[in-house]
Amino acid sequence: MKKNILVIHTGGTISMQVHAETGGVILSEANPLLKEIDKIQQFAHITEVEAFNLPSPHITPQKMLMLVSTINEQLANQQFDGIVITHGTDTLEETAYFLELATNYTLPIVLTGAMRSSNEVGSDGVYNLMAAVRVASTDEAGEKGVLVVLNDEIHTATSVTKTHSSSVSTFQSPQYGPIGIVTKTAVYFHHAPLSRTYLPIRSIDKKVAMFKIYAGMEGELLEMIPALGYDGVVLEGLGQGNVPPALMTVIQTLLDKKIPIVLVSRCFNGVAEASYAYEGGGKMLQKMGVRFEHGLSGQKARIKLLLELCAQE
Ligand SMILES: NC(=O)C[C@H](N)C(=O)O
Repeated sequence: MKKNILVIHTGGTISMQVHAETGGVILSEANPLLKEIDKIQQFAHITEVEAFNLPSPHITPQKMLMLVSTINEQLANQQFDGIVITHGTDTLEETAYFLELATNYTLPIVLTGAMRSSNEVGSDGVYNLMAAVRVASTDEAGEKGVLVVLNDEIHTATSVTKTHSSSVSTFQSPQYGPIGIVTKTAVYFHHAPLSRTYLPIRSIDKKVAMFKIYAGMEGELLEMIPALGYDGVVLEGLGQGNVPPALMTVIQTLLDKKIPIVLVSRCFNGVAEASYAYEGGGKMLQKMGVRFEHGLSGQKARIKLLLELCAQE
């Protein structure tokens, strides 16, 4: 039996086209994806909603919270078996992880996008939408948290990241790999996430900054944090979670001011942990009160700290 799937559009390349004269990729008022839905109807009964039509660099945490409201309103009015959200790929992982934390539905919620716009040769939009609808239509996709489906792979919102600026195989889960695949005839899951965090929020009224740590970094930028009104900081530390010694004084000052500092590794793989005991090493940072966030990228750790701070209100 066909499932009832809600498709929420938010914009991105999947809803864009190449302008005939300029060659630039643009959003048009009439989302070209809306015309393509007939090709997907064979897999599920589709209800479409256009939440917004934005390039994903224009998506903010406020917009992500609006998306949560859209989902809540739709589910309050009608029974759906799964939800698919189309989104630009640049910040897709942040919206996916925001939804992972801010919702706790057991029905499948699947994000998808495209690397090639609707009128480009080899456009991957309709195909990815179809694959996402097929995944959202399976019972197995429920209770696995928010999922991301592109290029025939199923990833969790927690581990997926955009790894290539233009390749259609850009979405990868460096640490753990995909949790399933989509083939021509079926959807297969290989494993499932172990746990899920729920951080319900009503508004976004906190600010969290993020810095990639680099060799020779000085403390001046971090010193600006309290004056600029930031409520928390995420540091993408070196290696296993270390920083240059020049940052230690300002880190202590921020912690004394009760501004939480979360540390992740700037490495593509592995986790930040308190290993090194030299000046600026992870052991010293942990002793000072810096929090280590295991297995999250900087951008995901930033979303999590933001929601934690907003949830405390
Ligand atoms: N492939 C894409 O969707 C990239 C686009 N710049 C966006 O994120 O909106």
